[in-house]
Amino acid sequence: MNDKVFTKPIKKQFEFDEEVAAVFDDMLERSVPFYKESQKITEFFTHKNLSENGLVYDLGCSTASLLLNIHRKLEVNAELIGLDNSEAMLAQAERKCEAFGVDIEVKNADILTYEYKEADVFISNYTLQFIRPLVREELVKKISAALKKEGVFIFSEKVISHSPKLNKDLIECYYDFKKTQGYSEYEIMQKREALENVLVPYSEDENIKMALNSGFSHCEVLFRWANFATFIAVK
Ligand SMILES: C[S@@+](CC[C@H](N)C(=O)[O-])C[C@H]1O[C@@H](n2cnc3c(N)ncnc32)[C@H](O)[C@@H]1O
Ligand SMILES: O=C(O)C(=O)C[C@]1(C(=O)O)C=C[C@@H](O)C=C1
Repeated sequence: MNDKVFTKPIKKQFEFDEEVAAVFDDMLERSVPFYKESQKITEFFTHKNLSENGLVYDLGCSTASLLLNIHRKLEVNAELIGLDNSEAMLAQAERKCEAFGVDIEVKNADILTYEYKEADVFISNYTLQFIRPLVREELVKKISAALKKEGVFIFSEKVISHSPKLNKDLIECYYDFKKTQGYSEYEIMQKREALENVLVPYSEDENIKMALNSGFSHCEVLFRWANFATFIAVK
């Protein structure tokens, strides 16, 4: 289904509710520059770091698109667990897993309080930015603590620049991208307002510092387009 969520006047802040979940795959493909590429690179580094009988968590798995792709190319026996706290997203995820006849566990859970088992890989694409800054680093510490030695955390985020001029231009560049994806100026501005104080992005440096502060020995960018980046952190 096509994303038309912001064609009408908004009445509330952005939420991962039924209206958003119903069009979410289209929304992401049209709102995240090189979304498919960032998925592919996430899949590649997941497979590289997954051992026999290993475990992968996808935090904020939404409709399970990424886990389904990972499952398709699995070469080892592994457990895939997706966590999300939106019932509407999980309903879409379950529908897709069932349609593909795939055994992926998707659970309704708060990623901040969930008790993680030891895992090879953690993924969290475009989700940390929705976690309150006050507790974001705590979550990354929890992830690092649950990873095996040399395990990896792959995460993607919208990023800001601390150079005011560059930041303004990055935002303009991104809005140009959204226009090429068929979003009107009105939809872009409505969504911008709805995301205010809900999506709180860090800079590339702040994300790397957060990972290094949280028990990771190394963190770098795997892919970046203007204000969107995919990171890998190694325990
Ligand atoms: C932008 S979406 C993630 C997109 C998805 N990872 C992808 O690449 O297609 C963010 C997701 O995180 C979920 N989420 C936000 N806060 C959460 C929390 N505290 N616990 C669990 N899920 C959360 C939302 O419900 C939403 O589905
Ligand atoms: O459309 C925007 O303005 C966005 O910031 C894109 C973005 C994201 O970065 O996560 C915001 C919310 C939706 O979950 C999908 C994509």
